[in-house]
Amino acid sequence: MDQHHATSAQFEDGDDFPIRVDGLRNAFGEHVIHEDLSLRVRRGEVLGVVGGSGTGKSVLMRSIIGLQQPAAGEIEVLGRDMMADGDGEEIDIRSRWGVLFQGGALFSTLTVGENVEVPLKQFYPEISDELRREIARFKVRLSGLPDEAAFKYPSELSGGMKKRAGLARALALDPELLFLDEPTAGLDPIGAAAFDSLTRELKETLGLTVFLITHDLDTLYAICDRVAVLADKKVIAIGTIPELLALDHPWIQEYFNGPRGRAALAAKGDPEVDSNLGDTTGAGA
Ligand SMILES: Nc1ncnc2c1ncn2[C@@H]1O[C@H](COP(=O)(O)OP(=O)(O)OP(=O)(O)O)[C@@H](O)[C@H]1O
Repeated sequence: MDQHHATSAQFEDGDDFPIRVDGLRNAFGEHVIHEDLSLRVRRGEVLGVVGGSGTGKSVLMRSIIGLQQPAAGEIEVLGRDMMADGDGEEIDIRSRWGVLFQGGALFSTLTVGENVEVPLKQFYPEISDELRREIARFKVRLSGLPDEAAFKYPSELSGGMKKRAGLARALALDPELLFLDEPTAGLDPIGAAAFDSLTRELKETLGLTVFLITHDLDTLYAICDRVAVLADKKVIAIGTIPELLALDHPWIQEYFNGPRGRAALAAKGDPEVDSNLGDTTGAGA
């Protein structure tokens, strides 16, 4: 399969794409981060986003959720044109996604429960204090934290618990889309695997579409339906891991066929990927 083939698979007619990006350009002064970048995220998938450090994964996520004003391009999220001038509707759309930023971005002076209450207060001020607290407690539990974690401050939590607390806040408004920026960074392998399982389980039970930036190969193999590769200022390929492995791109081959990629594959033990890898090892690198 050539590169174009894998990339074009995202533009099938009739698919439902809650996130569409076309011709995106981002630059900071002379420093061009994205040029003519296009991407489609399918409803209900976990899309892993990978790329070398500084390739603009976080800037892409920030552009999609309206925290970064692109220089050019089109971005549509849940049918809304994110490049259009503000008309108040953008406030509504922000309640339909949840974001887990790198490091969790929790308010340190609020307890976990109070952190989860923040978006509820912001978007549904009419909810009673009691109901809001109850919803927050439910989200804390949904994120795999014990009930008492709701009363703790972020500084009292381990790294893994902080991530779960950030996840609880991201889920506060029952979002359709979940954005995760390196959710397993800094976690030990057991904690990372547990977080991956939780993400997959939540995606399946809540019907979420997940945009997941990661450097974690285990996460890619464990929970991603497709993977988008950022390089050369664009998404150079998108597809399942076997589809990507069939491409002859040096970065992709190095990434998936390097020692870490092979270890992650061995840990996953996926016969489909195994056989594909066998086909491409000699030809690819
Ligand atoms: N607000 C900003 N002002 C200037 N430059 C920025 C800004 N935000 C990001 N950049 C630059 O844009 C580039 C892409 O940054 P980004 O954080 O998106 O990379 P990334 O792919 O997420 O990297 P990493 O994997 O290391 O987290 C980097 O060179 C970064 O320095």
